[in-house]
Amino acid sequence: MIKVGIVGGTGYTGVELLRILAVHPEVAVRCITSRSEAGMAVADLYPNLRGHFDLNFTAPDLATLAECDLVFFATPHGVAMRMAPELIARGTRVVDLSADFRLKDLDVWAAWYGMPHESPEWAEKAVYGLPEVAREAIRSAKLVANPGCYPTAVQLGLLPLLEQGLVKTDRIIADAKSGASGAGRQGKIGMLHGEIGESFKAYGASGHRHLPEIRQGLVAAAGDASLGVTFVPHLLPMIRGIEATLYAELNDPADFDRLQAVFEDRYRDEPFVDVLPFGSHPETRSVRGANHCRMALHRQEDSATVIVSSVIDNLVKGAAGQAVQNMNVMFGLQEDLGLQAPALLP
Ligand SMILES: NC(=O)C1=CN([C@@H]2O[C@H](COP(=O)(O)OP(=O)(O)OC[C@H]3O[C@@H](n4cnc5c(N)ncnc54)[C@H](OP(=O)(O)O)[C@@H]3O)[C@@H](O)[C@H]2O)C=CC1
Ligand SMILES: CC(=O)N[C@@H](CCC(=O)OP(=O)(O)O)C(=O)O
Repeated sequence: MIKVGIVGGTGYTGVELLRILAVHPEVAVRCITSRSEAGMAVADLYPNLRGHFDLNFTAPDLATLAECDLVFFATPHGVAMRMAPELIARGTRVVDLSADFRLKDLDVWAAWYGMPHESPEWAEKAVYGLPEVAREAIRSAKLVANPGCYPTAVQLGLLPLLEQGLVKTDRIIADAKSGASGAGRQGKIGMLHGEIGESFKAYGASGHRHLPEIRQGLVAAAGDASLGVTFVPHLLPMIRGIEATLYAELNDPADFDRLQAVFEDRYRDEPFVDVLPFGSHPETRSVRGANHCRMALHRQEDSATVIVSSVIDNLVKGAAGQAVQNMNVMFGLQEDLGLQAPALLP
């Protein structure tokens, strides 16, 4: 059994990790931290976990965490970069759900996250954990930077086009919408039901911290440092789910005839990417609670613009599910172990 610790067990991604790990056959959760709820039984805070975890939240303690084989950080930015290096030095592997180790350019990281990076060594060594791209590196990684939710939906939807050089790279557009759980569990007036219910808005249109992460991934896929992408997130009055509508112009419109096959070939062996028939409209509810990304291609009349619609559950493939997928790869387990459950409908 893999001994697992979770730092930040009371947040939405932390409790989602617990929900998934509760039925994972190769994991024993040994330690779940919370500073504000230290001493409380996990099942008292999260009744859905009654009978699954006989554990109390504890304050984060390096010595206890270092007894684990793997520690997940489900914490705000700035926490993992201070604690992970010590854990790794003691032989514990780390999957960080925050953005601490996602960006390779630390000046860009500092500008977006408002603090200097405190572990440049591990920022360089960390493997960006999108298994569909970096599976081999993830296998032996000591530290995996779990991708952000929007970057997961956007990159998966665009990778086949960019890897094959099929589209113009100067003006890609990612128009993405998320449910409110993407903002985490801490109270914010802007996230109250009365503020977001029956309403819909864009935010971060002049710049969002996922933009450099998306650009970093797309640049690597295209092998084109001058790639230009416009990313605008939107907040939907629902709890889970992201839909990203992606636009790119084909270099040769005749390639439309083979696009569906390009996508199906690219993802044929991927357990968690499902390419729907051409012209389908994937719904966020088709991935709610599941680790899948479903996507479909569209063309309007004889336009050269390819439209990709890509959906994920922000808390699963966009966070905790992908983190467990990474753990499975790191420990040589079957990649979909504990992650096979289909989405929850209706
Ligand atoms: N929500 C989502 O859809 C996604 C979130 N993420 C990222 O995952 C991380 C967690 O997100 P989410 O679960 O939404 O966040 P929440 O705000 O819901 O939870 C944060 C957790 O971290 C703990 N925590 C806060 N500060 C510290 C600290 N200084 N030291 C130790 N523990 C701390 C909190 O508990 P306590 O304060 O009691 O210790 C709490 O358990 C974030 O970095 C987020 O950006 C990534 C992808 C998607
Ligand atoms: C709806 C909503 O607010 N979404 C969050 C998504 C961020 C997230 O969870 O990702 P990180 O791990 O990169 O912080 C936001 O836009 O900030």
